[in-house]
Amino acid sequence: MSTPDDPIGFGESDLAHGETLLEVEELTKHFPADSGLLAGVNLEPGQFPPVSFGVDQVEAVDGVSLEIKKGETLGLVGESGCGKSTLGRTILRLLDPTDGTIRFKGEDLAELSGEELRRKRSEIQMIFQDPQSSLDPRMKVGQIIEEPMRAHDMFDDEGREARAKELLEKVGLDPRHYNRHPHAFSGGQRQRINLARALSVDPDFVVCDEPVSALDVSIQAQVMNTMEELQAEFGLTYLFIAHDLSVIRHISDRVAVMYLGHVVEVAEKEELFENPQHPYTKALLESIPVPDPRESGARGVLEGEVPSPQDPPSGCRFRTRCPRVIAPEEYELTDEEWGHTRAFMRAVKRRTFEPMTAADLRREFFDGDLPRGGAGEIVDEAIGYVATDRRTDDERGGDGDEDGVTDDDWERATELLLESFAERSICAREQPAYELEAQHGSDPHFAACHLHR
Ligand SMILES: Nc1ncnc2c1ncn2[C@@H]1O[C@H](COP(=O)(O)OP(=O)(O)OP(=O)(O)O)[C@@H](O)[C@H]1O
Repeated sequence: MSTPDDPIGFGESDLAHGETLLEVEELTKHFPADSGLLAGVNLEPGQFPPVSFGVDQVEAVDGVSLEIKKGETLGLVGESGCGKSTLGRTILRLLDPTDGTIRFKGEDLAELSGEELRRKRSEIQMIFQDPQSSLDPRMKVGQIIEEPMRAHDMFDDEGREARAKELLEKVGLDPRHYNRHPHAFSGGQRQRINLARALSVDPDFVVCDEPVSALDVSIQAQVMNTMEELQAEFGLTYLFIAHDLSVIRHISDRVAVMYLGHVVEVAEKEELFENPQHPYTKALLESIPVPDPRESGARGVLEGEVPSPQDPPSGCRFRTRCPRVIAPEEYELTDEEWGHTRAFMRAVKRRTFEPMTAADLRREFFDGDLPRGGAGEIVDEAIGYVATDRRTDDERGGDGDEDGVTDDDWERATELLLESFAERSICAREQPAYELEAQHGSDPHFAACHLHR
């Protein structure tokens, strides 16, 4: 730890660059789905008593394993709500993990509490997205930066002031602004104050949660450049959370991609951007807006809604939106047959077509030929539900609209197809985890996708 005579300290750390600083294994954080008065009470009218107790869980982070090396920046990317912040906060023990280990310099943070945990907190810091709300407007910049040092009993008043001023300079601000209030600064400058504050206790590891997302693009690059300079100077390690791939590309050494509480791909940056191996990562990369708006069509490859983290899909969580779901083996479908069946299943599930005759459906979705064998029989049965000419109104229960196809019919067809095909795919039955050889760089490439089985 640094002394007042050496106010900044050059992070004389016990670990060499590139050694494992943090290792997270099977880390899980579930939240109770509802914290209201009746949380956990389920109404079950068919039973006596008609209530049961049991709390639905939001599986925000589920079985995540990651390694972060001393001196590197691991970028963590994924759509909003996929669990990035929850993972960052659980690693810092701002949230208690539901399960798993968080090994920091060999010590399991998940096991620490009280004073031991408080002391560790000086080694791990966090900066947040919104510099406006994370800086107390009543405090002066100097006090803001000194607060963590005071909390950890570091230095005397003079030492803290000297260190705060030096840090102001290090983050690209004028030390003479020590007595100003945060409102006098721009968004980018406020994020620099936050950085100085986080670095004041000489941490080894900083979790940066969307630190530049609220800033203009030109300011983003400047703040990231400063963060990189500070990283090199102090031997810092960053977990850098962002939803914006261009930010991730700027700052990361390695990248982890998250989807619905799972890490689905991890690779060195160049490998991830040039040789992505998970269909979700590919879809994310393809949906980066193209600079020329006339070149449309490069967007929007991710279809469907993200499922609820309260009831996530079995196996691969991305399978319900995945364009590459694997055919169930039992039917021995050709690629073409599976392609047709999947397209039909998806169209029925989303009700994207007007009901038509069975022959028209066969032509429209199967080029006239249903798959051979058992798969064909199932498809034919499903067609029976949504075709206009296969069942009488009485058979349907008589509440169909003009074309005779009822909501129940759509649901039966959907259920039959999903149960017979989607749920029998390896993608639904087993959680994928594969280590691949990388084409770029020397690190292994992790991809949670059964296409690599
Ligand atoms: N305290 C909480 N109680 C219940 N559910 C929560 C809580 N915090 C987060 N969640 C849920 O956990 C899931 C993951 O949220 P999280 O904020 O970690 O995602 P994120 O990827 O960081 O998204 P964003 O970028 O929008 O912040 C979401 O479904 C969210 O609604």
